[in-house]
Amino acid sequence: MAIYFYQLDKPYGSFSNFSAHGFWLQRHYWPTAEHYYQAQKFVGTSLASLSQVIRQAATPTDAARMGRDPRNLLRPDWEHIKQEVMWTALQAKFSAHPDLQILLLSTGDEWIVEDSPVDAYWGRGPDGQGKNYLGRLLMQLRQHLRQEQVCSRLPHG
Ligand SMILES: Nc1nc(O)c(N)c(N[C@@H]2O[C@H](COP(=O)(O)O)[C@@H](O)[C@H]2O)n1
Repeated sequence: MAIYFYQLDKPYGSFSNFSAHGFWLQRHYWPTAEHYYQAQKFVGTSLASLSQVIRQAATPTDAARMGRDPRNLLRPDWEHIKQEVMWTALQAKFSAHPDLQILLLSTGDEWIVEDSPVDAYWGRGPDGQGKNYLGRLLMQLRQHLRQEQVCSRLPHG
């Protein structure tokens, strides 16, 4: 049975980028993965200072609103690097929160799906046929964590 997540107060809500699981990355504290992801859209551009404003946004919803404002021009390579940015955010988030690692590993081999009714790129989208890249990255991270577990059990030569 697939595991669906989206709303923070529902099971697996902590898999959402909007969950309040902060982490340190690149010498800054990020209150949520969403803050980090949205801020990276403007790194290296004339709007670089907006990244810092986004990092300090009161809520992930505010961070997303600023990051999605069409008046703010994104870095030109954004489409090419956004999955890598998300991967970096997820690694940092889950590294900082061992309880989340345990929860992710507890999902076994189940398909993990961001049950977003609006986002057909990171989630399954309005018709359920979305690409679900956030769910895919979480499954990739789960595999990564499993391999780390195996390696840590190997005798050191
Ligand atoms: N809670 C929530 N609301 C939305 O409207 C969403 N699109 C999502 N999905 C998350 O939004 C982020 C992607 O944002 P961009 O569209 O690239 O600006 C990403 O964190 C998705 O998981 N969630």
